[in-house]
Amino acid sequence: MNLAIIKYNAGNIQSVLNALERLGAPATVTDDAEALRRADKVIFPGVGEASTAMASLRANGLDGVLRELQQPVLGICVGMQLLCTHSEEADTEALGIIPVNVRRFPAGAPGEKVPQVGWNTIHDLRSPLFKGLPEESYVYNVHSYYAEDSAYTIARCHYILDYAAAVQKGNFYGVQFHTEKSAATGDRILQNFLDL
Ligand SMILES: NC(=O)CC[C@H](N)C(=O)O
Repeated sequence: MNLAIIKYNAGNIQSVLNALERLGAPATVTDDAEALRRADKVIFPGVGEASTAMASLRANGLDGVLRELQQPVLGICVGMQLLCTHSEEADTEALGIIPVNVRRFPAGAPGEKVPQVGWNTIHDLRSPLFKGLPEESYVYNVHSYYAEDSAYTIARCHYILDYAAAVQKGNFYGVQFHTEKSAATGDRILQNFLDL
C-alpha cells in the first residue's frame, strides 16, 4: 500500500511514522501534490496551534490539494480540527471539508482542567474505524479545543461536555485523540484505517 503523511509545520509526524512502522506499514512524508494524490491513503497529523498549522498548509498550497483528495484521509488532533469549518483557536478559518465547528472547552469542575491531558474513554462508536473495539475504549488526549457533536460524529467522548471524539464525511475521517499514543487501541484504529 502506498501510504502518505502530509508534511507541513505541525508536530507528531515522527510518532505517527513510528506507529505505522509498528504495524508494518511504512509511509512517505511528503508535501508533493502529485504524491499525495497518488497515495492509496493519506494521514494528516498535527500537534500545535490551529492558525499556525493552517497558515503552513496554505503557504504550500496544501489546503487546495487536501480538499480534492478522493482516497481515505485520516486527520489526527489538529489535523482533524482543520478538516472542520472553523476553530475558535485564534479564530481560524479551517478547510471546511467537514461542516463542524471547533470550540474551546469552557471552564470545568476542579478535576477537569483545560487542556484535557491524558486517557479518556470513547463511546457511541459507529464506523469501520472502530471495528473490533469495545465501547468505552481508552484513548490518549491532549487538547483545549473540541469538535462539536453533529450528524458527522462517529464517536463521542465526555470531558466537561459531550463532544465528537471522531468525525467523518465521505472519504475524510478525523480523530481528536492521538492514535499514535493510544497503545493497542490506537494501533487498532490505525490498522482499521489502513483496511478501509
Ligand atoms: N495537542 C494539540 O496539538 C492540541 C491541539 C489544539 N491546539 C487544541 O488545543 O485543541
